[in-house]
Amino acid sequence: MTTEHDSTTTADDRSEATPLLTVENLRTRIRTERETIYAVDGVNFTVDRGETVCLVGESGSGKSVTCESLTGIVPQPPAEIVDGTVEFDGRRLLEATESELRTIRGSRIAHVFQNPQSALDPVCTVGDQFVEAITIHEEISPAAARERAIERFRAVGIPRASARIDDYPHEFSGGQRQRIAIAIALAADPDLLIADEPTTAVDVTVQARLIELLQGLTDGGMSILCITHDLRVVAALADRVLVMFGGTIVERATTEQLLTQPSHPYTQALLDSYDGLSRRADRSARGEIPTDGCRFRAECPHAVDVCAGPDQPTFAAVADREHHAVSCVHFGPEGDPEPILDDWREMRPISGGQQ
Ligand SMILES: Nc1ncnc2c1ncn2[C@@H]1O[C@H](COP(=O)(O)OP(=O)(O)OP(=O)(O)O)[C@@H](O)[C@H]1O
Ligand code: NI
Repeated sequence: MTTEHDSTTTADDRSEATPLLTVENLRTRIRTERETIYAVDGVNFTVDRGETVCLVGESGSGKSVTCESLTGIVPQPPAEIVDGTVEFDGRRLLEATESELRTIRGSRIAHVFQNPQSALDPVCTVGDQFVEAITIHEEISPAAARERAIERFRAVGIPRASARIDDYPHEFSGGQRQRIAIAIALAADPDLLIADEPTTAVDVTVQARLIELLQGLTDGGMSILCITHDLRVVAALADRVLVMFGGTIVERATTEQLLTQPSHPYTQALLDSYDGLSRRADRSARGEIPTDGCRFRAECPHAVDVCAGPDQPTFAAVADREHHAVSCVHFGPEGDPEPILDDWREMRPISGGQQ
């Protein structure tokens, strides 16, 4: 991959002007024997360089399928990406071949899942796994790769890293394994980390260290797209937040805007019932959620006839704020946001841990 950055005239121009990742009208369907699920149904968003974007929403809303569609790791079948464009640093990923995608996944976009340690190979030392992750993409001497492994394991908080590099995964604690797995996923210094609930399966102390680790990485210029159910993670990590419901994004906002003035009725309901963005059942296998118009209308206290569609309501800015927009007929030129915003109680401060 050493030639990868050679033609950089346009890359430099791009770097300031355009987002690292631009997703437009992404649609991914899942065909089961019984039905077709519109898991991701027309999703648009961007991630800037060095930016952290969190994706929130109840279980089954399409967060994972969205993220897994970007680099083609969503299992096809049963999934099928039926529409949209995904542009990453000037490349169109949905048109890329499987081998191009594999290269991009190994070097430019890293995925970390809820149990990242499950990606570790139990019969191979952690050092060897790290070295393998770099040498696939980079020409580097084994000694230099080993040196880097020690440095990175130290950076993620593995004590006596130089001595422990030849240990096997089972010789580490669960939290250490998780951090080692993340260090390996990030071995090749990707531009984008896609993390699907990376802090869910760990205790609070490990969670705090992981958040610190992720913050440090974005300070170094990496971008993060992070799925989480935990508002503390959102508050600590996110620059911007996307709220998903029924395969669509219903609200986009900066973290502060979202937490202080959630504006889509679904976001208000979600934050209102907050106890770690309460996990509701996956209702999307479902019939319960409309597949046209506003997906939330059946449960919305503010629903009116036009919410029935046929299209998702257009996004409109909230109070002329640049980064805050909702897809709701009560906003925009025709809308009357007052009743909705008035309904929203003062958001509780969320610093200081669990509510
Ligand atoms: N392999 C699959 N086969 C059948 N249905 C699937 C499959 N993967 C996802 N789905 C369905 O697609 C919809 C979106 O799922 P997705 O995993 O993206 O939700 P999510 O928002 O990530 O939820 P969670 O918070 O529980 O992880 C759900 O209805 C889910 O049941
Ligand atoms: Ni998920």
